[in-house]
Amino acid sequence: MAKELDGYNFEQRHGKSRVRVARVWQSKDGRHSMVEWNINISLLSDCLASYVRDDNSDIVATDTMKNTVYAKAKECSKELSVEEFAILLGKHFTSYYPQVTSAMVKIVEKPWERVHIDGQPHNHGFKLGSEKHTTEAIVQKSGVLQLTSGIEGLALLKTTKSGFEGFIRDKYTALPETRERMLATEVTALWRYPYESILSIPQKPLFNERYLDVKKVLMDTFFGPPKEGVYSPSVQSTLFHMEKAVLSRFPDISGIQLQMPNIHFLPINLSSKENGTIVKFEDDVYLPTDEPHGSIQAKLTRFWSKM
Ligand SMILES: O=c1[nH]c(=O)c2[nH]c(=O)[nH]c2[nH]1
Repeated sequence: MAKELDGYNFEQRHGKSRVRVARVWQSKDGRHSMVEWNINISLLSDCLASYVRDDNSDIVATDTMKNTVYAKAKECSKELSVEEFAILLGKHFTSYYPQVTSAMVKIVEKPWERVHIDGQPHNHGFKLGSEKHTTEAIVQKSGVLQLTSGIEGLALLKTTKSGFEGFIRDKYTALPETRERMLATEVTALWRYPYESILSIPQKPLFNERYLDVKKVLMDTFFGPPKEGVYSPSVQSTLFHMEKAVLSRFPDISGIQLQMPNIHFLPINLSSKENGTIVKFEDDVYLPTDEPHGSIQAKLTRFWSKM
C-alpha cells in the first residue's frame, strides 16, 4: 500500500511485537486447560498525518493493541486454537477502527503439554514440549483472508538409512560419497489453508487436529515404517516426499513450505604418529555440530494456490 509523498513512495505499518499472554480454562469437573501465546500484531492503517504532520489523531496506540489481546483472551470463554485467535484479533482491528485496512497477526504457541502421573492425565499439571505451533492470519477490512499455519523447531534424527551420492565433484570437493550416514534436521513448516475470506472458515474449524495430522504425516514420511525405515538419498528428496505426502493427504491445504537444515554429525577418526589409530570410525562415534549446517528449503503448492 505505497502512497506518493513529496515525490517519493511511502509505505508504513505499525504494531506490537511479542505480546505474551496465557489463558486458563477451568471446567466444572476440575480439569484445567491452558495455552501460552506470543503474539505479533502489525496493522496497515491510514495514519499518514502522524508521520508527516505530527498529528497522531488516527493512530491506534500499540499499547492499546496489547491491551486488546488481554481483553479478547478474557472474552474467549472456550478453548480455541492459535488460528482462531489470530483471525478473531484480525477481524477486531479491521472492523473496529475505520483507519485500519489490514491486520497481520502472528502467533507462536508455547508447547505446554498435560503431564501424566501414574498413567493418568493430570487435571492441572503441564510440562514443556519441544516443537511449536505457529500461525499467521492476514485479515483485510473486506473480509479477505490469508491463513497459514506452521511448525517450528521439530528436531528429527535417524541414525541410518541416509546417504548422499552422485553430486558434483570438482577440485574443491572433499566430501566422500556415502550410503550410510546420520540424518538430522530441525523442520520449520508453513502451510496455507485455502480459505480466502473469514466467511469461508468452517463453523467448527479443526486447526489443532490438522496441526497434529500434518506433524504426523511429516514424521511418518521422514522416518518410514518402524522396523525397516526408508532410505533417504538426500535431504532434498526427503523434504519433497514430506511435502507431497501432506498435499496428497489433506485437500484443505493448498501449499506447504519446508525448511530443513542438514545438521551434520561428523565421523570421528583419530590417529597419531606414536599410537597409530586411536579411534576408527565404524558408524559409531560422531562429533555433533550445529554450525555450519546445510540449509535446504522448498515450497510445493497446488496450481491454483496463491501461497
Ligand atoms: O542431503 C544432502 N544434500 C546436500 O545438498 C548436501 N550437501 C552436502 O555437503 N551434504 C548434503 N546432503
